[in-house]
Amino acid sequence: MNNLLCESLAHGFPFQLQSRNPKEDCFGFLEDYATRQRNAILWVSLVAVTALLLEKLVKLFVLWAKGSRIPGPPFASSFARANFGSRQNFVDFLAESHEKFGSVFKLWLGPSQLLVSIRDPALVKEMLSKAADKLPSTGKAFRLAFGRSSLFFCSYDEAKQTRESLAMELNKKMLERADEFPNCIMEKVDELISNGSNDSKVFSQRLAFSVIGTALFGNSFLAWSKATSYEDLLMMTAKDAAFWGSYRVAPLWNHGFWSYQSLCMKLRCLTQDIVQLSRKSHEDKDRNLCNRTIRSRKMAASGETFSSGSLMQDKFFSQELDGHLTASEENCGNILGLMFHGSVAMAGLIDSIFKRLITDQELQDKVYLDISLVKQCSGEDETVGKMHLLLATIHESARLLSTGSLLQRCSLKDDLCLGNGVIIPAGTVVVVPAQLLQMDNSIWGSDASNFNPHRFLSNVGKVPDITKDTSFTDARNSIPASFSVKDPNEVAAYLSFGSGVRACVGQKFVINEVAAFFALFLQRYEVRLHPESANDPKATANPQIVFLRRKSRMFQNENSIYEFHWL
Ligand code: HEM
Repeated sequence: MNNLLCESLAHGFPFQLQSRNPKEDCFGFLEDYATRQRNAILWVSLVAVTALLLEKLVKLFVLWAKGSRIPGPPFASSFARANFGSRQNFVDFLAESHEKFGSVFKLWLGPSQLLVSIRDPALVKEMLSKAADKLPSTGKAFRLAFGRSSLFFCSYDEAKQTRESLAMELNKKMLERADEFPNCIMEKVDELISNGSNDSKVFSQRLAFSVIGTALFGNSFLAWSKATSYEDLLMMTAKDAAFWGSYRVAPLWNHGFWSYQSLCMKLRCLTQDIVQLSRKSHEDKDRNLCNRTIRSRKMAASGETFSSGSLMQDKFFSQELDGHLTASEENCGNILGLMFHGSVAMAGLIDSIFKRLITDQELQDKVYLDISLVKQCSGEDETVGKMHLLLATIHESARLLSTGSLLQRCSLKDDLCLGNGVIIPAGTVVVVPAQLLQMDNSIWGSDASNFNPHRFLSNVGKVPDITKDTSFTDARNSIPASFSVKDPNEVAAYLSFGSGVRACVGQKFVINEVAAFFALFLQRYEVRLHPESANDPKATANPQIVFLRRKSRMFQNENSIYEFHWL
């Protein structure tokens, strides 16, 4: 105010004061004050914006300087930008570029977007253990279809807690099931087979969806009348998400976009429905348990005994789902993400194992023998952990899966310094072409692209060949003792479930469930390639299966006949 007065004096203010009336003077003064304030705000904003732009410019120069030190083409690649989402094309492109630029190379996707691809197993392992974030901008399609998620496509800080509690509960669920594949899902499998479902892909998808559904929502999921439409809707929205997500700005003018949005809404409503149903069923179970506990106390007091079933795991899921209901968007995103990722990835694995079994009868017989022997030797304590050939078949099928062929990471805050001296600037998209590493001859041997489960077995010298087996008794004694399964995660190039801080949370659970399923399934059924598929070369990608109910199985040698009745 004093300054204003001084300025006014300097500009002849007293004369004006004398010439104007007091009201006008007051208005003039306020006007002048407002103009000066507006100017001050504009100046401050200008300085702030300039500082921000300068900071961005400096960051850009730093990114260019750091990026230029990594081998690779100096200019933005329009092919890379256009094909980043389409996996196979992009993996082929990465393979060629690695040939040209070495095991670590960069690609400019745009002036401010750097991508680095790593192919060397040791560097991949190091990077995956250090880079803990996922670039949120890569999850646009996911968010459009399923909503926000604190598990997928988010920073590590956001995902850490949910990851830990999910991993803990999946482990608990696994221990509760103790190698036994749930009977209710097996009934569903029998139903699918008796309804004539023989398409390997569809069969595996339905099965995987039931496994993940029951894991998340409990057994009430199987009794839910809308389960099939839920699955179909989930798959449909996921399929179209990439298309609608490819728009830079949501196409609000497009009628199709609004139809898609209403499907997504329906999907979320169905998720809420099953959450409610599952919660109600858990509450009923809790009530029953409570009644049974009171009854058991009375029985104990009168000296009687009572065995109660464990409801711990179901109780947990009920509590988890309570949380899912309160913060609906995020938790729908988590549930839908888990249902989609878990069931699609698991279905891919089951489908691939079926294909191995129907095209290689010898392998199927050996796996069946492996299961039968473990069952015979272990009696009541049967455990899939001892079914070595079965486990090796699962690991090898997972290794050769082409899905998830590109792992993607990012370090949002700090630069990544790798052991070979390469510095990857913060915010860079780092990719690992997992498929290339998993089929690399220099790592896996000259048969890297062939299916060979024995690569995951040690002491394979004693594998009994049941077709030429001379002593089944010997084989029975030697199989469980002579094999041991290598831990695939010890090989840096085994990346079917990722690796490091953001590795798949469901790996142990999936391996256990898939092994428990095949252990039970192969005791009931034998699978064969459908004769029509056998004669159709186009059917190799999606062959039809014939399910033969196993009644008895004979293993014969010159001294004795062993007959197994599993049903
Ligand atoms: C055969 C089945 C499966 C395969 C092949 C698979 C594979 C993968 C892969 C490759 C990743 C990325 C890992 C990385 O970036 O290093 C991943 C992430 C993840 N998987 Fe799986 N997965 C399977 C099943 C499941 C199941 C059944 C669940 C849980 C029910 C699950 C939960 C997750 C979660 C939560 C993530 C995200 C981790 C994160 O970003 O922090 N997965 N999975």
